[in-house]
Amino acid sequence: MTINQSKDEEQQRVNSVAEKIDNKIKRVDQSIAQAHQETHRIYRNYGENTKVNTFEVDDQMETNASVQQQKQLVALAVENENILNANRLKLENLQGSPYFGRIDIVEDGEEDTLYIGTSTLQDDDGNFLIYDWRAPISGIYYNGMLGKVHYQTPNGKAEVELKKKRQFQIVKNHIRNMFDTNETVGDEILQSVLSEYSDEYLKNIVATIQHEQNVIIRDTRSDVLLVQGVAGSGKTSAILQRVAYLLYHSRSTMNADNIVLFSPNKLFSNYISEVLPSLGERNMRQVTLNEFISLRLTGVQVETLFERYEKDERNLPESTVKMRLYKESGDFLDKLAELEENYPEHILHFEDIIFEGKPFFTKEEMAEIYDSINHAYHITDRFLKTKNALIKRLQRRIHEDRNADWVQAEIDNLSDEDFQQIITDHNIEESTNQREIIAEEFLKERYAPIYNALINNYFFNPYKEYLFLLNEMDQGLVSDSVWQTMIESIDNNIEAHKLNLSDSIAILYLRDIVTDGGVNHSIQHIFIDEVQDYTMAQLKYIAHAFPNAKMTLLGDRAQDVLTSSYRQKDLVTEVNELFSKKRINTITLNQSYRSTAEITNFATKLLPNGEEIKAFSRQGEDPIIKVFDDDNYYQGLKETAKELNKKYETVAILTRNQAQAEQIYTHFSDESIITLVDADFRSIPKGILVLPIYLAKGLEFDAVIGHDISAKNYPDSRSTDVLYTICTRAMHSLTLCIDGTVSPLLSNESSDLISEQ
Ligand SMILES: Nc1ncnc2c1ncn2[C@@H]1O[C@H](COP(=O)(O)OP(=O)(O)OP(=O)(O)O)[C@@H](O)[C@H]1O
Repeated sequence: MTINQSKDEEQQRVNSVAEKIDNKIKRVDQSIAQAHQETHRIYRNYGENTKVNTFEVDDQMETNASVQQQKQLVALAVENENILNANRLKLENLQGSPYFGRIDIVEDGEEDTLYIGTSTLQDDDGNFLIYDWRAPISGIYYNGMLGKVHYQTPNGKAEVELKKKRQFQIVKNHIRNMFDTNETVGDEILQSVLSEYSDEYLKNIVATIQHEQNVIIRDTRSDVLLVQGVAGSGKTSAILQRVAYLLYHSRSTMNADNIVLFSPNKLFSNYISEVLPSLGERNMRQVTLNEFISLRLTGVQVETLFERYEKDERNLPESTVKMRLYKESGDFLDKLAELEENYPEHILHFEDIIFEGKPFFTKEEMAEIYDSINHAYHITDRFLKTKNALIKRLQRRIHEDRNADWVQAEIDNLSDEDFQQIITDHNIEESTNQREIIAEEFLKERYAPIYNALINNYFFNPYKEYLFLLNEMDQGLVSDSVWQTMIESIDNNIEAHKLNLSDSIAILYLRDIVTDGGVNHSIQHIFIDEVQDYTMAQLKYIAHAFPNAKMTLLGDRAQDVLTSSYRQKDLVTEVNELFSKKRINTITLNQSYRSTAEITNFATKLLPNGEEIKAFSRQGEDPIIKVFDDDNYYQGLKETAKELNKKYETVAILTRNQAQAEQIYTHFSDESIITLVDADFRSIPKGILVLPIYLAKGLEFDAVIGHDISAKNYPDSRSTDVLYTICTRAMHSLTLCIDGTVSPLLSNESSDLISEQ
């Protein structure tokens, strides 16, 4: 059969599947409309039922039961609608491009042909028209070469013979490309996908997942999966495909709420938000490191990584570097815990619990209880015993105060309704001491803030405790006076409700180990993108906060924009040391997909070990280095951006820091053609943008202009990571503009690329 004949046949099959999908969508729409009506009807009923007389106790109980029943009905109806909507989304995703792969296999002597797409589709007789890409048998498509291959089934490994592997590119139900291949995914289709222009959102890569990416996506064994991947190697894409894969395989025990992704910034969260829905899945929870810390340390303003980077750019004395490196190590957290245990005589720093303007429990009272508990116990046990003793004292107070005159007077003043409400809320039966029980319940409500303060450990002051331990620490890094100055500066910051990044993690950890808190057992997977921005102390804390979670860490040591000014150790080595007791798997991705070969090759020359990076064979234009003299720099930059914008929808001018971005923006201010992007932006507009590099982390643009890559702005190798990250954000076009003398970092680049303006 010629390839054209088979293309005709394949096209007919696409047409027939497309028709079935359309019909299914119509039917699902009808079911959704019906389900919606049903939910509406139940809601109405629910509203009417809750209006029933609630005054008489008997009626009240009857109403309660009926309300419970109605609530369940509403929940069921809503769930039914959700399932139907999820089904519709899956069908919508298949519409226009129902599948991308086909495998022909022989299993136990029987031939079979399977088509692979983003989700499973069966016809009305239960025959599989499309297999989900995550089904065990679909693994063959991504992994297997023709011949004998294996795949995992619930009963163990199965062997089949793979006779044919075919790839499709189907657009609007029309086969645009079709290839038979022996590779994972042949280059032709990948070429075509990669030559497209950038979009506001990252796309799923399900049709073109590469072999080494597939290993990341399907790894279910490792406790810690560490990926060192060069810029544009598909780390972020692999994370999202992996989330979809894990959700499919643990459907009954895990949902999207059991997964947390630590993302670099808000722009990034929006940028990746379409991938999982396009695979028929809900997005996982997302949080930036700063949000995560701030949620746990309410009431203090924690410095962001970006703020710190901006400060670091100005000055970073050697002693600061030493102290910071120490405080950012995993060992520092261990040291705090060890010190705490080494001082049994020391009394924790407690705080008064203030109620209605007066101390209800004083710190002296707490200290006395704490001190009275056997010093041989662990700090955590002593703390918990103190807490329990305080809760008991509160209960005793409630019991004692119930007959107090002021309580009785308050109860007398309660309206009938409020009185009745207490009875129903607490199911208080009629009896001789009913009034006393009511008084106790009334007091419990009144003293609830005290109880909350106890339960939430607000009576422990981790800030002061931390300062105490720092004072006790035998550090040997810097002189005592420098160390003391550092402690005083933290103290002053705390007074002003501010905290720097390294101290915040230490304080959180200290609070958790003393109070036995801060741990979330329900999270099963943690993903951290741009892990090179994280310190080992932060990773250790995250692992401690989510003890049941497997971790997937993805980063690039060469894109260490935020900490390269002082960090010395290699990311992969550090992470391997930190998690040496866990099952850790380190994977390296060297193939870059984002940029044209010209841009990737240009960027790799900036790095000392750049030769290991492989460019994808997509050809484009050479990068351009434009040198201006001082007088016409901004004019030249402006003209360059405008010119590029005629060809490319997004042109990003990337700077070292916020101040430079603002400066450029001012020079453009006579024309409203440029957007200054800041940390609060949630999406990336089209047109000419200007932003500091740290906000562009993880993102990509059709055309990039690097701002002022001069010897003054990029003087030495400490700026390599920043420049490398800037260059690798470009997909199709890269221009570096220079005000004055060219940076020495560009000395390896060919002089043909440089043009004096
Ligand atoms: N297998 C693939 N098929 C198609 N496109 C791919 C594939 N892998 C990566 N890409 C594309 O390459 C680009 C870079 O991918 P991604 O952002 O996931 O890389 P990254 O490693 O996270 O990059 P960086 O570290 O530089 O931010 C994206 O446009 C992505 O769609």
